[in-house]
Amino acid sequence: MARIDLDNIRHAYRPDPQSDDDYALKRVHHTFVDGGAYALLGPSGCGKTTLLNIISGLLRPSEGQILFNGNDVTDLPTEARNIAQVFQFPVVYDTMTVYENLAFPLRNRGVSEDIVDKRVREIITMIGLEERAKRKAQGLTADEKQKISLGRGLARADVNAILFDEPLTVIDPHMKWELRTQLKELHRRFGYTMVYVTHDQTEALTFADNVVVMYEGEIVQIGTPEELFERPTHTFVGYFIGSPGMNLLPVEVSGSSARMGQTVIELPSAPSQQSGKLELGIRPEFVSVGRSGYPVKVDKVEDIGRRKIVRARLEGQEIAAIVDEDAEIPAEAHVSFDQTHLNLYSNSWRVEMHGEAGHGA
Ligand SMILES: Nc1ncnc2c1ncn2[C@@H]1O[C@H](COP(=O)(O)OP(=O)(O)OP(=O)(O)O)[C@@H](O)[C@H]1O
Repeated sequence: MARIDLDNIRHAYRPDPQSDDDYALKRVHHTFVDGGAYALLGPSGCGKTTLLNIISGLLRPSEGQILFNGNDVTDLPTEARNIAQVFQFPVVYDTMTVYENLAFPLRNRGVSEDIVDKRVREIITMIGLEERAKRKAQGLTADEKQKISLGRGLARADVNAILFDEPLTVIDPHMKWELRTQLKELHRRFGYTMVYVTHDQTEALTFADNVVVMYEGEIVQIGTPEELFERPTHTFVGYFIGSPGMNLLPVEVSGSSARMGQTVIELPSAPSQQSGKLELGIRPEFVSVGRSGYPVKVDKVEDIGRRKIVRARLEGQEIAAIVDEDAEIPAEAHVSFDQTHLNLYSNSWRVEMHGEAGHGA
């Protein structure tokens, strides 16, 4: 497996890019460590597939270099990069059996038949197609064919990396969960370098140790699921991760106090920066509803199983709180915030609070 360095990569599909807006990838400078499991997460059009295609060699970046284990592969074609790829839709040989499809990448590399057999049996079990081993791929469902594609991607242990582009789109929801869990287990056992593109936060958060969040052609944060939840470095991460996403309140700051209209919210300490467009971020999980705090007008309460989402207005601004299902919502409702989970953003980027070394944008 390999360490993959993306060295100041930029990519524009148009031939004469003038400004940052003309770049599908504005600037990506990042290392995927050897054996790491990464998810590239972001909304449609943010540049995930572009980045994956640059890693695989399907696309040459307009600027920058790609290194596999320190060797420049920027000009190498896909075949010369020794990677496995699994795409959104199945790529299988219809006239081959399930077994032969899975054996293909190994036989192609001259692997001995006893090793091929051992590996193929292992993978067939993992994807749950033991019963179908001798069946031709033709005639199998799209779901089964995609499992074969997934299995083929995992067959060889000597690849530099395995790249997945939304591989579970056609798989049914229950099997999705099972395959994700197995991918994670395989990663733990074999230490593959894996890069997994998805726009689905659940998929990213359950698969990856490190989630790379992309927004408008840039990486806005790389972190563990906990870090993305606790300390989103960009308002987009706050909004995109979590359900509902982070509350963002426009504020003015003076010292360690944030003011929104008549409401003054005490911050844990004075922020290191107080200029630009300032927003206070607090996740709904850290907003309490009760009789004390800041007065709000409750718009509606949604039942989400064992918890409820309270949607209210504070100084006219929408705010959501997640509370227990049996929590009382008083007629004169107030909200209060867990101060340790307050985040301040200036022009969308998180600002460090004094005494908060090593964190923030
Ligand atoms: N072949 C192409 N020619 C021109 N523009 C393209 C091409 N492929 C992608 N783009 C543009 O580049 C930007 C990034 O697209 P990309 O497909 O990488 O995003 P994505 O995050 O993978 O989205 P999706 O989840 O919808 O696939 C988008 O604005 C898209 O319209």
